[in-house]
Amino acid sequence: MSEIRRVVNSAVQSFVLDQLSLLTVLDQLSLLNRKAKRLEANVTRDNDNIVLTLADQEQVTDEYKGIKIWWASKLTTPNKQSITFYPREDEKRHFRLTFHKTYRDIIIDNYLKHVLDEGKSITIKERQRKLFINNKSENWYGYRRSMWSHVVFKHPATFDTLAMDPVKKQEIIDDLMTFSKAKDYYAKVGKAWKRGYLLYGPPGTGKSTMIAAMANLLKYDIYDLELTAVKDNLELRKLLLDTSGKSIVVIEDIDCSLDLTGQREKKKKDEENDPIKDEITKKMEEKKLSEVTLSGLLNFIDGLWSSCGSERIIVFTTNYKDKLDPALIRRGRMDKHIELSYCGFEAFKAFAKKYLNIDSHDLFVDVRKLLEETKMTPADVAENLMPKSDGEDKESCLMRLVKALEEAKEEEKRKAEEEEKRKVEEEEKKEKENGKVIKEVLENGENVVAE
Ligand SMILES: Nc1ncnc2c1ncn2[C@@H]1O[C@H](COP(=O)(O)OP(=O)(O)OP(=O)(O)O)[C@@H](O)[C@H]1O
Repeated sequence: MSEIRRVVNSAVQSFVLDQLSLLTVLDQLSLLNRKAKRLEANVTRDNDNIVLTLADQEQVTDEYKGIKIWWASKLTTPNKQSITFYPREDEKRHFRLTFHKTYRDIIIDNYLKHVLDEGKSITIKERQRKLFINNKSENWYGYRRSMWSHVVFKHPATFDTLAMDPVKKQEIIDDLMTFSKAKDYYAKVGKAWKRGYLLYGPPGTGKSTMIAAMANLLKYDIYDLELTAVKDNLELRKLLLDTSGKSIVVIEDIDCSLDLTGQREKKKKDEENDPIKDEITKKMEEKKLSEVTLSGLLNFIDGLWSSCGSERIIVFTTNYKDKLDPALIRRGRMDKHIELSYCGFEAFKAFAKKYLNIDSHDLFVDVRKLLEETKMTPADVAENLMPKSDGEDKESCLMRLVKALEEAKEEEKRKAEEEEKRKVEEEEKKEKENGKVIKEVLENGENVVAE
């Protein structure tokens, strides 16, 4: 018996790995093996995630490319009987990995890397994601500066729930997925691993919803940057340096956040000429204005420090793309421009499926025609389509939408007529004024001749 044990012992190679890295390895491995009944581990709950742990002396078997590997956990407690003046050493935990010695190279070169990589991706998938916002807080010296604070990010929006043209949607998903896997590619071409998205369109067309869907798809954190709360370019740079990788930095309504179109200068000049505003009020208002400039923002996007930390997405949203400085949104800064517009028939069908669980209905024909004739945001379509009580049937939801679309069409028609009338009146007024001027000139001319 002892001979057999000796033979077996010599045939296997054991490795006691560094405690810290192995703790991670094992935590991750235990997650990987959550389906494995043989783990016989203690099961606890951390929020929505199941966490499996390995007790002392417990063993877990893993298989990699047909190779069997045994993991064992061992707890070493310090000898409590000895008397010492020095602080006692804490308990030490280590893990023993056992496998056949022929596989030593594969295990060390490939298997451990595989476990760590898998573990990392599980950790990212399972971790609680955060929504950061910047607000002004006072430090010890009473100096107010913008700092990040966060809440847990739990938004239900996904690309599945986002109603839009499926082809366009798939294109965006592919773009995001390609980006998230392109670490080596970006390194090869010598570019910082970041990508800019400009989402533009009228209010209520799903820009914020898309950002949440992006974060949920990639499992990234969100940094919602309020530019008006940032004192100057220096503070902006500091905030950026405080963000982590695997994140989306969002500046919503970029056209309203800052005067980036040269309007600020004009505003200041107007105020300077205002005699009523006294000097103190002006100074106080000036202090409140953020001094972040267009060049500061451009540097924020693609300056040298923007590459500190990688795998970052920057998203700007705006209702008015044309208002933005072209330098801000040129490709390379905002690599992909995505228009979110009024609800089309494809987006409506997605809502109908989601809210009413139907793919077709007689009223779809009416809805399609009305959507082509009038503009309604996805937010309004969703609101009209959503059942208002438990028992409300699909038909009455669709009827409500049809009615709302008809009303919107009428309203648009009325507004167009009013606009037309206003233009005609303006033309008439101009013509009248021109006629008056001509008459006056003619009369004056006659007078001159008479003199
Ligand atoms: N394409 C869409 N798919 C699903 N829901 C949508 C869509 N567009 C809008 N909604 C719904 O409408 C509401 C408003 O959408 P959201 O805030 O994303 O619009 P927005 O374009 O960001 O508006 P704003 O420009 O005013 O910030 C949300 O509750 C969202 O659920």
